[in-house]
Amino acid sequence: MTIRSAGAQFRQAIKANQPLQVVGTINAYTAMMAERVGHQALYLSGAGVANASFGLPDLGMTSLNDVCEDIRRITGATDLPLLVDADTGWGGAFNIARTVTEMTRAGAAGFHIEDQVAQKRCGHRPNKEIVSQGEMVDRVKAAVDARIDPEFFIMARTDALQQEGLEAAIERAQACVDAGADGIFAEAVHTLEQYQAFSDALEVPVLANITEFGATPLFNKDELAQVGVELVLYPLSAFRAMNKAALNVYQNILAQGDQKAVVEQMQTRAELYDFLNYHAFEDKLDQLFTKK
Ligand SMILES: C[C@](O)(C(=O)O)[C@H](CC(=O)O)C(=O)O
Ligand SMILES: [Mg+2]
Repeated sequence: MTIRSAGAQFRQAIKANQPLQVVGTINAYTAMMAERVGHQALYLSGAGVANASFGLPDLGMTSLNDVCEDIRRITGATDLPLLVDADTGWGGAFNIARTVTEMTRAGAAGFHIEDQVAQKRCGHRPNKEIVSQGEMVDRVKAAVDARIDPEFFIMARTDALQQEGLEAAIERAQACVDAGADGIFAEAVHTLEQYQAFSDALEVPVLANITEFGATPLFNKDELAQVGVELVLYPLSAFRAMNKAALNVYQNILAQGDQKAVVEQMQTRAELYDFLNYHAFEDKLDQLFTKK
């Protein structure tokens, strides 16, 4: 059996699925569930790492090592390719190079690096600031140059639409492709026509970030496919649902003195064990060790 690199697997998944849905999994267990139900690609959100792993807002406060720890946990638990949010790459050319090599070693299939200033914000918030096109192109060049797996997928994200408009954002995206980017993450797009303009202008796959409560309507994957989008991202959908469910449980336990009213909403022990392959582990124990 040939072991294919995570990057190669991700490229294959893009070719095989039109468009490829990429679902956010903020930890190893949710990644296992996404894999089991049939997803083909996973995503580790920068906001997810900040919010879920550290209780911090998505304002560029987490480090490369913080993200790599979560990458290792997820890639250790599933066989699916993982696309990772590298924010602004954590510094200059050599920092970006380390981001590529460390994420590859941690098992990531690819990353996206964006053109916001280091003091970044969520892409769907007002008042974002971006670096010059030249500086963004340098970020992409540094990433491309640092690849240790030739198939590691380097996606350039542009946040330019908000400040500079469609034409400038597309021009920037094109410059990133010329510098070697394998795909373009068009951030905070408002309409299908805008996606069409990106995909018409670019030879590489375009990603649509369908994050809830943001600037982009919740377009269906078929609508997006029709305008040439090849990847559809759901970065925090499961996380948001999990949060609401957890909050409800905590409030109920406090208010009722027990959890009876919310047990219905819980995944059962049997279901949990099934996803974890728990019984196979127990059988292994029985095989390996004699019963006392
Ligand atoms: C995709 C994103 O970069 C993320 O970190 O998941 C966020 C998602 C969000 O805040 O909804 C972004 O779009 O900036
Ligand atoms: Mg992010």
